[in-house]
Amino acid sequence: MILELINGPDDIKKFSKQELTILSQEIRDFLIEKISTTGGHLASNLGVVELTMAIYLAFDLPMDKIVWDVGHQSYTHKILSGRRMEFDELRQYGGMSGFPKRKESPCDAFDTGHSSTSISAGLGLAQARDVLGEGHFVVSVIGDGSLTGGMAYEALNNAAQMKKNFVIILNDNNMSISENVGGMSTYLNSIRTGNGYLDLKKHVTDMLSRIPVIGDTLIDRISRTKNGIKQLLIPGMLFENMGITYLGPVDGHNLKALTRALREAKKLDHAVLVHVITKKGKGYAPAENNPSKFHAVDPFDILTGKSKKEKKVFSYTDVFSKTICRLAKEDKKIVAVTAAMPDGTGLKRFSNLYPDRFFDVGIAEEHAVTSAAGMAAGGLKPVVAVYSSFLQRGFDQVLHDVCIQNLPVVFAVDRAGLVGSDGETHQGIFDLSFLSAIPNMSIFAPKNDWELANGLEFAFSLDSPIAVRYPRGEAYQGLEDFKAPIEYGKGEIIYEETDIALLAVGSMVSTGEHVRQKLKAEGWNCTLANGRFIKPFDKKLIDHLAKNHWLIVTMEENVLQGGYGCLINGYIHEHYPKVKVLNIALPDAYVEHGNVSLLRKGLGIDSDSIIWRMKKEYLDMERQNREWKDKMK
Ligand SMILES: Cc1ncc(C[n+]2csc(CCOP(=O)(O)OP(=O)(O)O)c2C)c(N)n1
Ligand SMILES: CC(=O)[C@@H](O)[C@H](O)COP(=O)(O)O
Ligand SMILES: [Mg+2]
Repeated sequence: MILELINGPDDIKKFSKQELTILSQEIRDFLIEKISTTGGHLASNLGVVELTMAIYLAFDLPMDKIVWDVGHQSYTHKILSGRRMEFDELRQYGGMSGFPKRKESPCDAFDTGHSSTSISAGLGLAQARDVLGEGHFVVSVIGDGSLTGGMAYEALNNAAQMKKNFVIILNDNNMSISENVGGMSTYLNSIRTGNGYLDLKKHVTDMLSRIPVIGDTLIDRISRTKNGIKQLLIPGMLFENMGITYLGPVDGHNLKALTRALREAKKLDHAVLVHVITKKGKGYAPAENNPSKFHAVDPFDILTGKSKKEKKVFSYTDVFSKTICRLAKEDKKIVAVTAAMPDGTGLKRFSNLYPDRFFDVGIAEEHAVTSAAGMAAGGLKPVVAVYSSFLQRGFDQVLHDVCIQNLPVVFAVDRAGLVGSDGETHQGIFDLSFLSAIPNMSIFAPKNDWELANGLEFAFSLDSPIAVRYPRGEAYQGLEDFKAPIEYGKGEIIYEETDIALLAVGSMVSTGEHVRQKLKAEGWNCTLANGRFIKPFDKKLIDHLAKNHWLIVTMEENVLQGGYGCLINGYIHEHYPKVKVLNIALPDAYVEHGNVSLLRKGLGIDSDSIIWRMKKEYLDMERQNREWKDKMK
């Protein structure tokens, strides 16, 4: 097998044309086999096999720097740089990441995960090279979906000023996770199909022919120049007019054409964009036929393409999806906004039912938030459905455009908490902190499916901004008998005892219930309270807990800094200095990829770790009491 001879970045350069063709097939077979077992991002990776091989043939890694936008398509790059043997542990706890990581390999020039950063990062690497007087090449590889993100345009605008070589590869597969959207996508499509050129050519010819006397002469003269009217209307004119040389479109599955185009690109002394046309899912029929489904997959059966997951769970996303459609049926002012995630956020159903009230803005979270603010100012009731980690992009827009004006925008913050195998870049563990810092913002976290549906209904009745945050995966259906009506800023007591109070929000209420049950079996009696609102938190509830318990255990799936525990600490320390508080939250650190249960254990927020920490707190308290009594003797 040729693949087995690849142990480092230069190895691919040894092979003949025929061997390289065999290698591309071996890589595809390898990817399908491995991802069918571990899960991961399949379709995008199958699409860039030849492109990645061409990059390795045309450039010298790790000296030359390649930046992969999002990084979900970097698996062939991982194979060619010598990480083939690590694919059995792909995206697993302690195993290889699904994204480029500088700490993983010198061939990973820049860490990615969120979209549309590659041109900025690549430009920065090229500028560092030039200031330091180095001579290597820098290449940014960006997809057509990622080219809908605002950062990419800021970077292109800046790249146009480059006085040295900087290569941008546009990997255009005419897809984001779902169908790509917007004007740039239409423009690329016109280049891909050639229609834009033909239409424009006809348009210009018609226009010139209407100029009296000299019109026909002009057409004749231009037609006799080397490329005729094409010279005026080359594909990629938009980039050319900005000052970025456009090469392409190139067939992204033709290794020879790709390598030639990249070698041409290296010769230029400024920024150059190589437009490569690929097929998402290439070489595996189920993925070619349904690239959205095979964008990110759980383990699957190779023959049928069917998921091996035993049963499809009813997720919080499903609850959101159904509830928002029900609410929108009753209230015609409800509109929904997504930044390129109609499937992931569950808004697909809404888009089918209410296409005129649905807005997919591309991978543009900042714009999603501000356009929703505009809609709210215009009298609508927008919901922005967004993953927690991607909302980080829209922080200033939430603050500056929504909250200062106190506009009624509902943020449906999905994937809040640990998400698992995507790792550091995707964990939704900061939203409580960054949202709670913003005046006028309210934050609600449901304990179960019922509370999410009712919390959303409540959110639309509020005339100010509110975030409803819920985790990835299965919706908790326990504690279903506890349905205290949702009131603004009010929590609920689920079980009332004395001594110790477990005060949890969101996903941690179910963990709190496990802790309570386990400790009850050991003879401890704990109160279990559901905070519901992180902001404003329920002061009366905290007063009640503080007056009746010696220990309050706050529980959240968010970093401690600025989160729920921090807010409660401030209040208790000020008003009840003798009451102890134990904060169960995530540390001031990034959390790597892995199975969520393993991560929870490792981070000390699973029920056993919490019990251990509570017992330690109890022993400390007893020791302090003993020491105090001894002193008083
Ligand atoms: C800021 C941000 N928002 C959303 C996403 C989710 N996301 C990951 S890949 C992707 C589509 C990217 O499309 P494209 O760049 O064309 O790559 P392709 O998947 O087609 O290979 C999206 C929306 C993200 N990673 N980052
Ligand atoms: C690369 C990326 O950002 C998305 O593909 C993400 O991995 C999807 O995550 P979910 O599987 O949680 O929808
Ligand atoms: Mg794409």
